[in-house]
Amino acid sequence: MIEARELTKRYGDKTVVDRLSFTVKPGEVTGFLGPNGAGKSTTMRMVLGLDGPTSGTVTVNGRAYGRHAAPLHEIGALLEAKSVHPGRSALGHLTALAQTHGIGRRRVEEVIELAGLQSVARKRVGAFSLGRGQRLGIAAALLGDPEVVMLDEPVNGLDPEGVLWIRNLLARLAAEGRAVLLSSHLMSETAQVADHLIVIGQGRLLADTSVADLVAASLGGVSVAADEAGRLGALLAGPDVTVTSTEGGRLQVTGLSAREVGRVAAEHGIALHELTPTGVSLEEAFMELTRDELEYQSAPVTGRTAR
Ligand SMILES: Nc1ncnc2c1ncn2[C@@H]1O[C@H](COP(=O)(O)OP(=O)(O)OP(=O)(O)O)[C@@H](O)[C@H]1O
Repeated sequence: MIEARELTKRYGDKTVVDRLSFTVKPGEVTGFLGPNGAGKSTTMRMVLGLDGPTSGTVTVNGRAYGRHAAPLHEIGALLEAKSVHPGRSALGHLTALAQTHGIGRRRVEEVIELAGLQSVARKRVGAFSLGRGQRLGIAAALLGDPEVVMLDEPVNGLDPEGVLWIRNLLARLAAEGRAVLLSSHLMSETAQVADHLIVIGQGRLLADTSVADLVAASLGGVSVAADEAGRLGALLAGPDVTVTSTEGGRLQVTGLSAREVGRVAAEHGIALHELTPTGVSLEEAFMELTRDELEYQSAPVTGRTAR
C-alpha cells in the first residue's frame, strides 16, 4: 500500500506537487494520470525517497521508503529514465541487483522468464530495443517479489504485443493481492487495465475515482434529429443544458437524458427521427478534467494565447 498525505514538493517558488493525498490499495491496479508536467514523476520519486517532500508524507507499507531494511521486497519500481550499465548483460544486471538483497539465482531466472527475456539474457543491455529495456526494468522491479509495484509510463515505446503483455502482467500482479500504481498520460489506455484512477493536474488532485464511476459519469450527450429542430432546441434550452445545431436539422444536447428530450418533444407534438445517447470518450472526460491545469496550453487557431 502507498499512502500520500498532503504531499507537497516545491522547487524555488514553483509548487510541483500540491498537498496531494491518495492511497494505492492492495489487489488493485491504480492508474496515475495527468498531462505532461503534472507532477507524476516527482510524486513517484518521493515515494522512493529519491526526492524529499517539502511538506507532507508518503509511506510504502506503513513506513517511509528509506526506513525499510530491504526496500526491494516492499516496492518494485520502474521509473522512466532508469539507467543500466550498457556493457552488462540482462543476467549480469539482475544478478548484481539481487546480490544487494541476498536474492538467489533462482529468483533471477524466474523474473527473466516472467519478462520473456530468456533468449537475450546474456546479451549486452546496450544493444536492447526500447521494449526489451522496459521488460528488463520490469524484471528488476519484480526481483524482490514486492507487495507494491510502481511503474512510470511502462508502455511507452512498446509494440502491441508488449502492451498486451504489460496489461496481462499488471492484472495478474493485482490478482495476487499486490498494490499496483501505473502512471500514464493516456486515459483510454489506462482505463483498460486500471480499477481505480488518481488524476492530477499541476500537482493537485483532480479526481480519485473508480474507473466504473468515471465511465458512468462520462455518459453525457444526446443526438436528436427532428422535423422542427429549431423549435425543439428552444424548448430544451435551460441553465444546465447546452444545445448545438448541426447539419440536417440535428441537435446535440448535453445536460438532459434521451428520455427527457423525448418527453419534451412528445409534449409539444414534435416528430423525432432519431434520439441517440452519445457517450463522450474517456479521453474527452480526461481532457475536460484537466483542461484548466495544463502546463502548456496549445494556442487556439486564432493565434491568441489561451489564458
Ligand atoms: N529538479 C527540478 N527542478 C525544477 N523543476 C522541476 C524539477 N523536476 C521537475 N520539475 C518540474 O516539475 C513539474 C512536474 O514534473 P514531473 O516530471 O513530475 O511531471 P510528470 O507529470 O511526470 O510529467 P511527464 O508526463 O512529462 O513526465 C514540471 O514543470 C517540471 O519542469
